[in-house]
Formats: sequence, C-alpha cells, structure tokens
Amino acid sequence: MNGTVRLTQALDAELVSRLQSVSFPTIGHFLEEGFLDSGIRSMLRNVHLVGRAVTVRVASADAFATNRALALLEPGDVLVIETGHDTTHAPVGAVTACAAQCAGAAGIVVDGVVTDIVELRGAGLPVFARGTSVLTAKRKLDANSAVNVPVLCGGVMVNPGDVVMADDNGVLVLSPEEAAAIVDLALSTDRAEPDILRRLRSGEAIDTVLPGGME
Ligand SMILES: O=C([O-])CC(=O)C(=O)O
Ligand SMILES: [Mg+2]
Repeated sequence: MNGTVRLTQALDAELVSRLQSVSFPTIGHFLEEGFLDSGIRSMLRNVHLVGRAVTVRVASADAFATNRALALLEPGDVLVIETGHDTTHAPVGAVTACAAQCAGAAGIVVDGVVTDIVELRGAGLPVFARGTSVLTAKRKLDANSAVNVPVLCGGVMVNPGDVVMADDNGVLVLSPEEAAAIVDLALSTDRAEPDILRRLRSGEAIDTVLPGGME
C-alpha cells in the first residue's frame, strides 16, 4: 500500500469561499478539461460543495484502503475514490460516510457504486457515484491500493490537493491554480445572468440578448 501521506497544503480559504459562490456549470462554458464522466451523479439532492481532494485507489474491493484514506480526511476535504472501473463492489456506505462526516469532510466522489443508500440520504453528506449496489468492498488488503496518489476518476486524473467542485449537475476537478484562474470570470458571468433572464422574460430575442453566443 503506497502513498499514506497526509496532505500538508490547505486550499486557500479565500479561493474556496469564492468558488462556493460560483454556479459550476458556468465554468463549463469556459473549460473543457476536469469534468468527470456524467455517469457520476449526486446521490442526494440540492448539494453544492467545494473541497480539497484526498485520493484513494481501491484495488480489488480492498475496504482497508478506503479506511486508510478516511483516517487522513480533514475538515472540508472530499474523498475521491478510484475503483479500477469496478461498478459492482461498493466502497462507500453508511459506516464509511459516517467516518467521513465525523472528520468534517465536504463529500465523497466514487468512480463506482455506493451502498446503504437510504442511510446515505439520511446522513446528508454529499456522495457522488455511478449508482448503488448491495455487494460491498471486503476486509482484505491489496498491495495495488494506494492513498493520496493521482487517481483516475470519471476519466479525469485527480491529484491529491486538487479542488473538487460538485453539485447536482456533476463533478469538476481543477488544480488550485486552474481554479484560481477561472473564478473571477465565472463570478462575473454569474452576476450577468439574472439580467439576461430578465431581458428574455420581458420579450427580448435571444440573438439580441446574446449576440455573441452564450458566454
Ligand atoms: O464497508 C463498505 O465497503 C461499505 C459499507 O457498507 C459501509 O461503509 O457501511
Ligand atoms: Mg454498510
């Protein structure tokens, strides 16, 4: 088991605060990279989070790998789980989510399935996954598991310490530098949108309101 290193670099609190105000699909107007496969969806409704990625590669349904990653979570972190495209064994359920929530995590993203869905809904921790399963991970070790290493999640390479942004639309992961470079543009675009909607509702034509396109 590699990479059990605790992250030392916190995300800039000001950046996190600004990103929390952003409508994440606005970033989708400007960027092409960092968007997780749309099959990874929120398992809860009305969620919106920004957090630092703590990563784990779970090999062959190794539940201990997830537990090691859970032990590294700090307030505001998002646990990002690579499963090697395993959509059968759920590495996350009531107990895992409870541990993450008790550590103050902002959420969990799994490139795979979760279990205990009723309990997850009740707990309220934002969890993103491809669906649900009754079959779970197992209490066994696999040497190919690793914590806080780059992981492939929904087709995106997620590095420990990246910025995870997720809501009911899906999940986006950027480096802190990429997030800082886009946040002002996203916020100013969001600020312009209420007026666009008002003008459309008042009867103006779309090609008058948005002559150059949607951005
Ligand atoms: O143990 C697992 O793999 C998932 C689970 O059921 C839980 O976290 O409660
Ligand atoms: Mg369980």
